[in-house]
Amino acid sequence: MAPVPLARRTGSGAPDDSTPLLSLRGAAVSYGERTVWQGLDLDVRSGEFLAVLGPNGSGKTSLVRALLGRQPLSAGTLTVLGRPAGRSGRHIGYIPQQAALSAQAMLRARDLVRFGMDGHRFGPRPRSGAIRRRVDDILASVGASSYADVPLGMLSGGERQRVRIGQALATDPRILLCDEPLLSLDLNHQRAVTELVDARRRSHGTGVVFVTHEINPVLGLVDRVLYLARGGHRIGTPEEVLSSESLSELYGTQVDVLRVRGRVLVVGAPDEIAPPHHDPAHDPAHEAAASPTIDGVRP
Ligand SMILES: Nc1ncnc2c1ncn2[C@@H]1O[C@H](COP(=O)(O)OP(=O)(O)OP(=O)(O)O)[C@@H](O)[C@H]1O
Repeated sequence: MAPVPLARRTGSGAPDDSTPLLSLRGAAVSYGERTVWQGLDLDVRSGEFLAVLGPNGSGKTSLVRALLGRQPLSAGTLTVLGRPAGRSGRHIGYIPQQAALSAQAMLRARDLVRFGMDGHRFGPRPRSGAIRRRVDDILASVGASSYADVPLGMLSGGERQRVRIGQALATDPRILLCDEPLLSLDLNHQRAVTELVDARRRSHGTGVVFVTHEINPVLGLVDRVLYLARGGHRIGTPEEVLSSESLSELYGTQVDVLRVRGRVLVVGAPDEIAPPHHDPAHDPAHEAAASPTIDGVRP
């Protein structure tokens, strides 16, 4: 696919482009009586980098599941490339959290990328030589060629995450949905993963939805932030959303946002309170979540 330049930016930091890749209108997710978030109006445009932040239990994973078509909205609409969303399809490349490997440990890196291609394929299969070349190209694009034939169980967390990015890119998606892809990676691997995602959006105009507890590794890349907390949300540029005023209003209590040496520190943000009847064992992805802070400091 020919490189697409980054969309022009408006004064608000959002790209100036026509059809949104993703569009939520009046969207809500509820589990039984409990509404996790509601009234969400959000467009993600070509080349945009949207960071999704919020404490544990604020509904980030629920948003990811909704965008993937695995969680029905309880209100509102979701369109992908202007059409009502079905089960996500090939337009959304999904990069998961580091997960337990058990079922995949014996697969080679190239098998995972190949599965990424096959997972959405309904028509006639391309010839195996063509598939192999495509898998090789993808692995090269994420810097994983040298371990293409190594079982995943023998790779480091950072190497595996490169392969998962390759798997997510296998369908040449218009949107990359990244669910805490930096968890348990060291700083060098965090940088490598964010650079790969950023390179893809710059070369192809891919929209990025990047769920993270930790804004600082991606702060320089982010166009807009969606911050979920306490059933409410804020959307805007990092400067607009990550301010003491905006977060204090969202949390309903005094929260201080400090900027120190180019890093954002959030001080005093309360933990999200999960409903007492909820059993966290329902969802392994939820269990895998890390600390609820954004470089935060508890009161
Ligand atoms: N399938 C489910 N059934 C009932 N409640 C659920 C279900 N999935 C999530 N919840 C609840 O909905 C709320 C939001 O959960 P979600 O996993 O989306 O939050 P999160 O922001 O991703 O949290 P974390 O940062 O801990 O991963 C939580 O209170 C959670 O316990």
